[in-house]
Amino acid sequence: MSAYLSIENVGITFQGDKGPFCALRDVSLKVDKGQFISIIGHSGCGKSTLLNIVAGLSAATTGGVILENAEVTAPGPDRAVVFQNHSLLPWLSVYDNVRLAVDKVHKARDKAWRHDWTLHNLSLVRMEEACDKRPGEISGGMKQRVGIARALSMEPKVLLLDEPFGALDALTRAHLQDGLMEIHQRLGNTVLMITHDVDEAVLLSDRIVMMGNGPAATIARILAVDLPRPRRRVDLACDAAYTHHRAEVLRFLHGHDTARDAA
Ligand SMILES: Nc1ncnc2c1ncn2[C@@H]1O[C@H](COP(=O)(O)OP(=O)(O)OP(=O)(O)O)[C@@H](O)[C@H]1O
Repeated sequence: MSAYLSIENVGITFQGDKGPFCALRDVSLKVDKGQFISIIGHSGCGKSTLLNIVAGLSAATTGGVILENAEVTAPGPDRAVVFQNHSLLPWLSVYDNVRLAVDKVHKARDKAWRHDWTLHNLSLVRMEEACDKRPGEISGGMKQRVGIARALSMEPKVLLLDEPFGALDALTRAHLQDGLMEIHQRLGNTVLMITHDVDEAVLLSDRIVMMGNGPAATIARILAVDLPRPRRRVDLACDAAYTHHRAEVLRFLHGHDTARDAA
């Protein structure tokens, strides 16, 4: 059976001022429906480039991406992206920022349905109370929540998150991670998330994809995180399996990858 999302031998070479630069080479990954995948690796290794290729924002030079048996050739509502810095329209209210996406993607539905759906998605991220506020009147964490509501409202096949909580303080970040885990548990979304945060990766993911350094970066190792769900950060803090997974990722990032060293 073919995978829900399949990244197949993806490579990309940029044409720069100093000549061609191969950022990624032979990146292959198969993702099942409903899986939560984190991508971790040093700065500049090509994580965003890979996510952009899956989003259809950049074209691979070699290989390609197949989503539910169809090749990705352009951006589309079946792959919603949430970036580190919110991309809300500042002149629209919280409600209208989500409604805009709902109107675009769910054209065939009547107005009452689109209104209810907008509110439903805002309530998933607990932002229904702030419907009338503009982005300039809410906090960074709230803006990210609206961005997530907007992405979810499109009912994408894959949710692509590029360091969605990277610009937030630790406490807000923890709240949003818990919220995302709850949503994932409820809706069963297929998620690809870039993060630099080892705890975030272990807490949220089914698998952690660790990328080696560029140029010509590729996947160095994939760690399966088989911790039972639902997961609670407080319970996991002293959990032996959690600590083990965390140590594996830290070792990889800091150059002492036992699996790689043994190979
Ligand atoms: N449009 C482009 N033209 C030329 N080089 C590019 C382009 N986009 C990315 N690169 C290069 O490709 C490499 C990978 O960049 P990318 O932004 O994907 O890394 P990253 O792992 O997401 O980094 P970070 O963790 O710092 O966000 C870098 O060396 C970058 O300079």
